[in-house]
Amino acid sequence: MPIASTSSQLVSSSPRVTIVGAGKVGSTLAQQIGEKNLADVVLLDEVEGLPQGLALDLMEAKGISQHSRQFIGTTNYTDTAGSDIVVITAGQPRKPGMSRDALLKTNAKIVVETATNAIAYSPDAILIVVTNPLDVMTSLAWQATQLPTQRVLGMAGVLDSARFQAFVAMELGISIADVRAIVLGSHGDLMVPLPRYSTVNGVPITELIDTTTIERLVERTRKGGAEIVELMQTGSAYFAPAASTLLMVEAILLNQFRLLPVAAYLQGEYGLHDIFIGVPTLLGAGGVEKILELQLTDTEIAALHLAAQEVRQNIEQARSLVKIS
Ligand SMILES: NC(=O)C1=CN([C@@H]2O[C@H](COP(=O)(O)OP(=O)(O)OC[C@H]3O[C@@H](n4cnc5c(N)ncnc54)[C@H](O)[C@@H]3O)[C@@H](O)[C@H]2O)C=CC1
Ligand SMILES: O=C([O-])CC(=O)C(=O)O
Repeated sequence: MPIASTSSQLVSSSPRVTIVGAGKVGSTLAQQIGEKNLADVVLLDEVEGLPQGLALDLMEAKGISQHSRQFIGTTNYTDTAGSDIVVITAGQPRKPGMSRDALLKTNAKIVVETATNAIAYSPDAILIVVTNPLDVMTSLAWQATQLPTQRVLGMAGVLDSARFQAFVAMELGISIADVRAIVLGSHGDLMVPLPRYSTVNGVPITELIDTTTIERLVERTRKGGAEIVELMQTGSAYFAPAASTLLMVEAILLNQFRLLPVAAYLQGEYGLHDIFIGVPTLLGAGGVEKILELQLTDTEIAALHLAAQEVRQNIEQARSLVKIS
């Protein structure tokens, strides 16, 4: 007997994630969200045809990937309405030789415009910013949307920690499953990897690896993004960045209270005020449910404050470039 389909049967009550920017990071994240069967995904881009084509491609892969989520590709923000999470990946990636901060001028306008438009249609959403320079763009997106601070997050710490984790596992020749690493601070050369809090099955790596080697791994982590940009020559990393964003999306949608380092708004924690920067947080359905204050050494605190100082300077520069009403 034929099975009739009515339009009401096609209406989904699934959670909805909008990804603004259907480029490398955005489209990879869309695929990962579908394959984890987490949410319907709306992919939005300014390039007509690109998000629609990608969404169709993803819909055609569903039968093989065996999940039941929908993908919509669009250039129209009305299609994003009612999203639970909005992820901003719109903007340019850097080219070899560029710093992330060199993207500030181009990406500031894009982030303010896209975040404002998306949140206008999804005022209850949690906003995750991915576009670089990350800490500054997260701050601009918050200022532009006026969302409560706990609902605005920047993705960087999960990625930087994942890289540190990978380098530690490679160095020791052990399973990455046993390695945990944590990186705080800004998403740039001044990021603050914390070897004391990075472990192999609970054993601090400072007990397992000598200081010089740790310093080399820390330095490789700090330059992890640039290493890939130099290798690829066109664009920047996207598999690990998408996977890192996926972890945050999952923690929020499933209210997991995962302890993850994200760029969150500080109001006195670590001696810092009114700034988005990478710190350990508990992520749940409300966004940043709690900021954890680790005991840091004077050197670690000084490194965090130095990173914050640079972010502040760049925010000032960005604010002179874009109008935020
Ligand atoms: N926070 C992090 O750890 C990471 C950040 N990034 C950053 O994420 C951003 C995206 O990277 P990719 O996906 O590799 O770049 P991409 O160039 O592949 O994709 C960017 C997309 O944004 C779209 N776009 C630009 N302006 C737009 C607008 N006004 N409205 C809608 N769409 C717009 C473009 O058409 C393009 O499809 C870059 O700024 C990159 O530096 C990338 C990796 C890691
Ligand atoms: O390096 C870049 O420009 C992209 C990025 O933020 C990363 O991969 O960490």
